[in-house]
Amino acid sequence: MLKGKFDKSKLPSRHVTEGPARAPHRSYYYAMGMTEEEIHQPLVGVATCWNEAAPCNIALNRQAQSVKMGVKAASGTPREFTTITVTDGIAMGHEGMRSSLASREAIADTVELTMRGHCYDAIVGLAGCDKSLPGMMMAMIRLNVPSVFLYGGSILPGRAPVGAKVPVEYANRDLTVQDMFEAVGHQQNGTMTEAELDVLERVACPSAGACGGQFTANTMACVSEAIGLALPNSAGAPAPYESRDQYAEASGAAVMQLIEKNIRARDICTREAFENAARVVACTGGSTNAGLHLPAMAHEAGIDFYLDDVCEIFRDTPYFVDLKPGGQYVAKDMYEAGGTYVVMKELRKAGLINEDCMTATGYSIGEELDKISLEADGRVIYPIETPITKTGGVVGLKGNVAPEGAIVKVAGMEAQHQIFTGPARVFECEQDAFEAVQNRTYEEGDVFVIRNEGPSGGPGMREMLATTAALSGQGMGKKVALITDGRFSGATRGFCIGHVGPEAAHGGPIALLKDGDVITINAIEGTINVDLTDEELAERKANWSGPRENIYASGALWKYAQLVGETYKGAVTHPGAKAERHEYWDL
Ligand SMILES: CC(C)(O)[C@@H](O)C(=O)O
Ligand SMILES: [Mg+2]
Repeated sequence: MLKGKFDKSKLPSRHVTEGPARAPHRSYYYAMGMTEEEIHQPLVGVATCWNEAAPCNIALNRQAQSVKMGVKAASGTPREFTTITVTDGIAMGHEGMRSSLASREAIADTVELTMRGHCYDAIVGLAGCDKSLPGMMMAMIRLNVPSVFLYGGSILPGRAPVGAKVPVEYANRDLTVQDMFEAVGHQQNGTMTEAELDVLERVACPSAGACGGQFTANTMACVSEAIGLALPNSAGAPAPYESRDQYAEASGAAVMQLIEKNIRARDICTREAFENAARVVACTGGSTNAGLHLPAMAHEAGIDFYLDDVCEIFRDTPYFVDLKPGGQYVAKDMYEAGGTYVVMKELRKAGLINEDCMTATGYSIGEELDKISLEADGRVIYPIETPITKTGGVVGLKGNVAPEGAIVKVAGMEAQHQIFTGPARVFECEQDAFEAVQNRTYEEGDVFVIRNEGPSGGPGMREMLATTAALSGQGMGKKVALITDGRFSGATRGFCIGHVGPEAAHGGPIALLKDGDVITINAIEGTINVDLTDEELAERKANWSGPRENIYASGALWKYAQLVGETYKGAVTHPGAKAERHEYWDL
């Protein structure tokens, strides 16, 4: 039955809308007010992470309505659905954070199951927070259907009221949630009163949208454009801007074109596209979490693109976009300076972009870049010939502490602060470290070692902004170093090394460290070593008492701990799985 311009006999939704045996299925669609024409058009899942958990997600529902208009105008039938989120800003600093990375998998899985269960032909996915962006993109790549991603937009920057009593470094400048986490450190060491904290907490986050610096959500939003799943410039406008709705409508129209041309997520997300994405992370001083999310997304496409591969790209990418936390500006400034495509234009000048990669517009990255007339403004986006530093804002490390690798953000750090030697101060979990920070029971020069926080051993690989920001707020960001098998927020600054692998729960060397061991981290050379011989480490391993027992004896986090794979491969919950190319489409 061919009604309209799309041949349903070739689309997955034929299983739910065509032929006499599907009369019961159609009766459900009529129950929801759909017309005969709508039932026989392609069915497009419009997936959002809308909820009231956080400002990140609150504007997604509005934008989804515009996506639906775009789909309808192009002879498609949108079907909206939602999935969960866990918002790090609220999960931070307590047990709740263990649910964060696991939520990425839940988002990918629930979107996959909804799409499969109802045989939707294509997807437009909207997300606005750290894990929901990669989770949504993972589902698109896993299903390999025509897919368009749309970021929900960044939050607007906050500002202390004129004349309000706040510490001078908090007055007359843009504020983000990073400032609130660091304010906690100020309050702990007496450089901020509780009354000042109260003034700031009411103004730091003034609108809907995801955290405002080049933190994890904005980093992954840049990735969505650089990898080609999002329309050019669609990530830039802040969440409250109504101009976002035009991009939403265009995203709806674009997915219909992708159906027509049979362009699917894995035609876009090739190895070369992942390389483009990693370049953008490095040159913007993006979140270290990209070192997890890019391998996890690549895994969905059956591409081995591990932490090492990401770090290899970081190594020869100049850092030239001045964004917080390493630099000065917020996502709104980046948008006003032209956004991700202007950044990629600079990268192209140095031959650092794979131009042939396909995008959700149906045109290649190179063709899309040709349409961009704006040049680097020299303020937020520097010309690539005169970068802030010659190598990436994020670097990989390896050594006898981290044979499987580790990652650190060095954006904004002077070279002399990128080499650190000091005695280990070992903590068995993040809370213990936070307490030491709160009570100032640590010494300048210490190397904090926070272990048992890996994906499996945590479980959940907690992000540790509460601890790292408190250190920065105490003015100790450059005076101590911190290493962990857990991870960091995109807003973390200071010499903080995460993703140390193998994790303690798998018997990695981090499990064997003792107070006083001398650790040297050299981010210029990319090394992280403890002053112990192979024999000494082997002896400690032989006497090791084994992994700490999972504190969750049942439920989602127990299940997660059983399934999750290595950090350097993206900490996915189906580590050995093979990505079959046409599985969903051809069933
Ligand atoms: C709360 C933050 C700043 O959003 C953090 O979760 C991040 O990773 O960027
Ligand atoms: Mg985060």
